[in-house]
Amino acid sequence: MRMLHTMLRVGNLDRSIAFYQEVLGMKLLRRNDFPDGRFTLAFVGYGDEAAHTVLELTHNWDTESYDLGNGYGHIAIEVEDAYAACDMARAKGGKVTREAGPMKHGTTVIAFIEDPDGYKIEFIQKGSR
Ligand SMILES: C[C@@H](O)C(=O)SC[C@H](NC(=O)CC[C@H](N)C(=O)O)C(=O)NCC(=O)O
Ligand code: NI
Repeated sequence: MRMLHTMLRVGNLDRSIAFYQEVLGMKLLRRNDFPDGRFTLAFVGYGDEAAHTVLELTHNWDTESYDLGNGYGHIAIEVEDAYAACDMARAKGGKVTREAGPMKHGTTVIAFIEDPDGYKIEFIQKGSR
């Protein structure tokens, strides 16, 4: 078995695709409309799904926003330098919600940004785990 994707429901698909491409450098791998179900699926990631775990952005055409609740944590992305990654994200219009630095009660160097729907994305500095 292997992990294929994580699905996130998004309120505006073009806004989300632009974020994952422009702020996080992901590629749009495929986009499929399902008119009978009034939803679209867009898969984004850092490489082909045959070898990469990706994100499945789900846009329900009649839903503009979601209550994320208090159970969702984050999706983690490895970066060479968490401090530089925060600067890059900010420069590209991303919202940094936790600046880079060692995690509380630990030593892993992390940072958090939010995507357009408020889903947290964690930067983890390579080699600091
Ligand atoms: C190792 C890295 O992948 C992490 O996600 S650790 C981040 C750390 N997580 C927690 O503290 C989990 C327990 C917490 N009570 C919760 O439910 O979120 C974290 O979020 N640290 C915050 C910080 O600012 O360091
Ligand atoms: Ni984490």
